[in-house]
Amino acid sequence: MSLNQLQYARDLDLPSREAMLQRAPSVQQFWDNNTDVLSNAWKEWEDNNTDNLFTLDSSLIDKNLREAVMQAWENPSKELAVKDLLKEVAPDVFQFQFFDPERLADLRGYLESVWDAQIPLRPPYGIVLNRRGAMLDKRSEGYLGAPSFQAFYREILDTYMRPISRLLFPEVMGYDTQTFGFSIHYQPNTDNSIRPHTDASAVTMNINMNLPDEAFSGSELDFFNPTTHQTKRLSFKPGIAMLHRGNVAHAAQPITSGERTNMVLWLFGDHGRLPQQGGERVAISAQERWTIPTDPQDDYAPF
Ligand SMILES: O=C(O)CCC(=O)C(=O)O
Ligand SMILES: [Fe+2]
Repeated sequence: MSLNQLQYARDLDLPSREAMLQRAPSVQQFWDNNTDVLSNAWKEWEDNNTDNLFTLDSSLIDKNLREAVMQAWENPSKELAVKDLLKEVAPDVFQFQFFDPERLADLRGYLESVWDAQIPLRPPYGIVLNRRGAMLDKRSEGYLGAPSFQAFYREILDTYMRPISRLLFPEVMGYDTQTFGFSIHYQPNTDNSIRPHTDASAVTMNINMNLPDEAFSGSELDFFNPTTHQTKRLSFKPGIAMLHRGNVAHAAQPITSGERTNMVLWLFGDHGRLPQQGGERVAISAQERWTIPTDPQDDYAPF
């Protein structure tokens, strides 16, 4: 690796917001042409900053959740202690403390340093383009390629999200081999809401990263119940995760003051496969749930 990859990456001209929104071929070319440069730049950036970057590890995760999950990995028959921490707040929508609010400043500090690295990052442009968000999974162009972040991201998905999802929604088993993730940031005058939609995931875990003193108003998530036609409106608190099947329609209300920062994680099957709606439910054992699939990560990206 030549030592100036970081500078080279910083000097690249990012495609315009308009070109990104229009999915212009030049945008795809930009990321394709620079995949290796960007990956090397993230490594170089991390090597240069080992002394002043926060260490991302499981100590950022809520202690009760961490301990229950660790016990379940040691002895899957103890998984009910994990389930006891998950609260059903709308039909098939579960909420629980994921990050320790007191430690979120460290995670956010890390993400601020990532922003300050000035390495091109591809903002999420799924339904809308979220300007101050980033793609988190290696399958996505312009993803946050810092090796220490990637290790932490993988731990969240493999150690926590997948077995918890299987505990709540057994039919996702086998449709949870592939991972996807992005961060989003809302503020009143730019990106402030997201219209009703479903996710192209088997299951979604959406975690709030606001600091305890970062208040906001509005920006609730609405979950639509197709059977009762009722809407459940839910608010995030620092470190809280909401976990739901991808096919549950949801929307974010406009944020009216403050800012909200979230990390959104998806699981789906190889090549984007999703469980059949109303498909047959095969019982799976606790032993099977607390495992990590050996399927290689493919390069299918939903957006
Ligand atoms: O506003 C949120 O936290 C939800 C975002 C969302 O549903 C999505 O990006 O798919
Ligand atoms: Fe969504």
